[in-house]
Amino acid sequence: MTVVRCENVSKVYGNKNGTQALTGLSVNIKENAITGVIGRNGAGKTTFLKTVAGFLRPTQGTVKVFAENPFHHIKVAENTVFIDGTMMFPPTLTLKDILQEAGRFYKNWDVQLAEKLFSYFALPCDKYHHQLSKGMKSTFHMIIGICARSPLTIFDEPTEGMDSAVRKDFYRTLLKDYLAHPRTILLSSHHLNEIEDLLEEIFIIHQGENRLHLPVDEVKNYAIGLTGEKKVIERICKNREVLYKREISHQYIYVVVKNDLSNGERVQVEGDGVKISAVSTEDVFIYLTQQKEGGIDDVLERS
Ligand SMILES: Nc1ncnc2c1ncn2[C@@H]1O[C@H](COP(=O)(O)OP(=O)(O)OP(=O)(O)O)[C@@H](O)[C@H]1O
Repeated sequence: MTVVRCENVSKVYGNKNGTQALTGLSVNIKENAITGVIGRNGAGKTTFLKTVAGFLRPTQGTVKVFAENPFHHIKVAENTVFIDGTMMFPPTLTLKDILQEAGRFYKNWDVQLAEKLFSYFALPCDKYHHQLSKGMKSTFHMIIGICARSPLTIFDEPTEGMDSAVRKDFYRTLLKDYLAHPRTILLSSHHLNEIEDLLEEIFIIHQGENRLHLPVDEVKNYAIGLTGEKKVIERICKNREVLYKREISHQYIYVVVKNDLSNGERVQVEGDGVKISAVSTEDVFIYLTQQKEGGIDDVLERS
């Protein structure tokens, strides 16, 4: 089943000459799966997630969450938790009070798990939210996001400021709790290699558009690297989309192309002395979202 449906969604901040954050974006998000929402800085991830959560109204297009228009919709709000670095809490409540009170907002709230995690991460019970460091705030928000067990759980860059040990613990906790209590999770991050093992689907947003949305296994096989003599590689690439190109020497070149070679073509290519190599999901993401074919190397070589 599909929990989130976006059709041709655009979002412009301000008046019609304002910033276009989403441009005709269409995507369907599967129920009970963890989807990574990946994109460069300013790609539109937060705008997309806030639109899905019902905090922002799209300028154009249709958004349906649990089959409803999510903008300020009570059913969507009741079934969604949105975690990001800007969360605010009543200033008179201590952290412990907030954990106790959270059950009033989240119908599946697991207070025991919240207390266990709170103690494991050594958060100070009697402190107030505004007294926490950046990493501690993120850890506290993460506990809320997990223990709320909302049918739609949205984490927008949840690990800001967390050290690497806490990040690992967070991913492990999220995965274990998700396996015990499946729900639809959207997780945006700049660290694709770190969260890849957690994800079932990868949704890449680039310049406000859906650049790629596939199961992780398909992204792992999305592209291949070819290293060989320029003339041979140029022939192979003739009618192919080249995602990345780097000269190795005067004679040799490395390119990344979509992995659509038939078995016969692979044998032929290898027979021509070309080395075929795998391309990581992180690199697929970088190549699909870079402005220049050769990346930073191109810029440095020209300077
Ligand atoms: N409140 C706002 N008013 C005007 N423009 C905005 C606003 N929020 C975001 N934008 C613009 O919309 C575009 C998309 O921003 P968004 O925050 O959705 O991207 P992002 O992918 O989450 O970025 P990052 O990874 O850097 O957090 C950017 O050009 C940004 O400058």
